[in-house]
Amino acid sequence: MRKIEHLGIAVKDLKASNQLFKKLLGKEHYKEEEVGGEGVMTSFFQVGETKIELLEATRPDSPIAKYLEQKSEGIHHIAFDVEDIHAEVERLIAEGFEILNETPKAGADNKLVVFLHPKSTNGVLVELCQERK
Ligand SMILES: CC[C@H](C(=O)O)C(=O)SCCNC(=O)CCNC(=O)[C@H](O)C(C)(C)COP(=O)(O)OP(=O)(O)OC[C@H]1O[C@@H](n2cnc3c(N)ncnc32)[C@H](O)[C@@H]1OP(=O)(O)O
Ligand SMILES: [Co+2]
Repeated sequence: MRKIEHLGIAVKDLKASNQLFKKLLGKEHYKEEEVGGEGVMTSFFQVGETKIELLEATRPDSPIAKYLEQKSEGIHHIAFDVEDIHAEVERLIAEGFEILNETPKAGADNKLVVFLHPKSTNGVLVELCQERK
């Protein structure tokens, strides 16, 4: 794990949350990007070497929609930047972590991503991100 790539925050209204985080961080988001496979619209703010990723559900069956049915808005996941996502998956499986998708899938911001089940990580949803070459 090289650094925290982003903190994912589940929000109900991306437009309103973009304005809120613009006030909080004193800067605009640098992009919005839909990830169809996850049923989310994302918005990214750069904060030093890490990012804030705001996530709004675009479909009722989105993980974000389900999360917001059960919990209030807030930190949804922590993402780590990794050099070699396949090697990290192998390492973490050997360490006994439950990987939700062993085959990396397309993420936002030009990443390949994998998720670990929160029950393996003290209740924190963890995402691994590798820059797509
Ligand atoms: C990839 C695009 C973008 C990017 O960065 O590029 C994203 O980050 S997209 C983010 C949205 N996508 C995902 O979250 C994919 C991975 N998530 C999942 O597969 C599910 O959400 C899962 C498995 C974490 C939970 O699924 P589900 O809610 O259907 O399962 P349960 O209801 O059985 O919950 C099991 C257990 O997990 C707890 N839970 C659920 N969500 C979270 C969370 N975000 N953080 C921590 N814990 C979570 C839930 O409360 C249950 O706990 P329990 O004690 O058993 O009640
Ligand atoms: Co994410």
